[in-house]
Amino acid sequence: MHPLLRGKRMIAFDLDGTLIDSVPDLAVAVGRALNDQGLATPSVDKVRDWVGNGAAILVERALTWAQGEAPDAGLFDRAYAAFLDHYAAAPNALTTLYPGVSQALNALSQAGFMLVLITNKPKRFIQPILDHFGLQTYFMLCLGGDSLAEKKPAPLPLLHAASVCGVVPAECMMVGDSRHDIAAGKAAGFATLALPYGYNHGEPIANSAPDGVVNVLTELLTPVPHATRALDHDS
Ligand SMILES: O=C(O)COP(=O)(O)O
Ligand SMILES: [Mg+2]
Repeated sequence: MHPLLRGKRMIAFDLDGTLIDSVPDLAVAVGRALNDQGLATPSVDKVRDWVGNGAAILVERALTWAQGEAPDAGLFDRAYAAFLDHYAAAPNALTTLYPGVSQALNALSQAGFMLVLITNKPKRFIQPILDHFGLQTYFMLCLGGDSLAEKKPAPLPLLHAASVCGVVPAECMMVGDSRHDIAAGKAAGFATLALPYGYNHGEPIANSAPDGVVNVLTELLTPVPHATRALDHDS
């Protein structure tokens, strides 16, 4: 196992940009929501840089880009409702799992770690996506951006998950792709592990100084060298 997992009992995973590459579907839903209001379609690259603070902020950023100024409350409400409808209609059409995700979740849960999911995405989307990819069974608890009074970068969802799992922060690790995951992890007293392939507003995740970085989640499962395994079997 990765050295950061020593002494850990609970691992909290971010969803978008960490387990799933969801931006293609998010971009379609944002584009349709803006088109419904007579506004232009943003590129997938723009949408990628707007993801991270939940769906409402994503829609607000998109409207601000399309109009050159912040939206009024009426426009925001219409576009946000449209976004939720469009995304709910097709949350998995273009979304893919990142390499190594199923293998890592399976091995970590087999190894006895308690796994939880903490996303800023609205909670109504979590189950359809996890079900689609066959990941639902791995998580003891799933929290969305609207599950509690505060979302990442606030530590509240992480501390709530630790309390539900009956562990202290020193026994927990937060795994994510964005500065909000790393900030929430540090504020909660969790170890922090970053993936560099996700969505971080166009910035390198190293700027957030996580405790570790891995390129794929299977790097969490450092294999036991053959020689040691043979010795273990002999003893
Ligand atoms: O919905 C978002 O903005 C990001 O979601 P995440 O917390 O799973 O990365
Ligand atoms: Mg993320």
